Amino acid sequence: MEILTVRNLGKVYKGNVNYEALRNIDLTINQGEFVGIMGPSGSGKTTLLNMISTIDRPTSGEIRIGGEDPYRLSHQKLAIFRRRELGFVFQSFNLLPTLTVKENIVLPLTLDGVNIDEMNKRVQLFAEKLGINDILNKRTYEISGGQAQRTAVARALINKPKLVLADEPTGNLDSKAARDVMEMLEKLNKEEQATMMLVTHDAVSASYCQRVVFIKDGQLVNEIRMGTNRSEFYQKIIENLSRIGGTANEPSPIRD
Ligand SMILES: Nc1ncnc2c1ncn2[C@@H]1O[C@H](COP(=O)(O)OP(=O)(O)OP(=O)(O)O)[C@@H](O)[C@H]1O
Repeated sequence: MEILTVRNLGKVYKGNVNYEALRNIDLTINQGEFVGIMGPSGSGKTTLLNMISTIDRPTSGEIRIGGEDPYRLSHQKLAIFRRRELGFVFQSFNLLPTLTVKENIVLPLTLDGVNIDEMNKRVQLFAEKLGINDILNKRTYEISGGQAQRTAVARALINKPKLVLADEPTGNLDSKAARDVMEMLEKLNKEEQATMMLVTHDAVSASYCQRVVFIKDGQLVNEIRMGTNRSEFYQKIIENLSRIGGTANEPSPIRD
């Protein structure tokens, strides 16, 4: 089943000089897929993510999420759609510092009026899966970056959104914490059949995806799929990036 359908999408930033940031983008993400988007700086990754996350409007083309065109919804319905159908994980975690870890995680459920027993059940489930049981009552300034990102992942997934959108989720983490977070996302993708789209510069993070789509100068240029092993996939990602000017070749940090 298609969860995300992007057809002939275009974005022109208007200004003194108009800038065409995206052109003829076609992209489909099926239920349960984990897809990475990679490309050089300025290639249009954030623009694409902003269109899909309904933060910014496309100039042309169409986006459907779970069959719904979010841009046809009223302001109020769009806010509810975003909260229920989309989960967000950002580089900067975006947690509320005055709340505890648990309060941050349940925030989307609180806003939707889910009852306390159900809330506690879901927090337990995700806290266990993400290994953050022991920090649920801490404030967010008392936890590490890796723990903060795992908290953000729990918050993004707690209401079982149709699509989870992650923007450089490992950008602020050291390599060990980054690997942990990617392993968690991979696990949640498998166990919860969560559909995920990840924008990243980092080939190691992208190697946890099942499919990586490459963007250059506002157009999708290629896509590759994970085969049998992750270090081979990592090498293919690096090769593709080098070809489109994303990054230089480098030895694999992955040990299978
Ligand atoms: N609000 C804006 N107004 C005008 N041009 C913009 C705007 N936002 C982005 N752009 C331009 O659109 C292009 C794509 O930008 P975008 O941020 O999507 O790239 P990116 O691939 O996410 O880059 P990075 O990896 O550096 O974050 C860039 O050339 C950028 O300068």
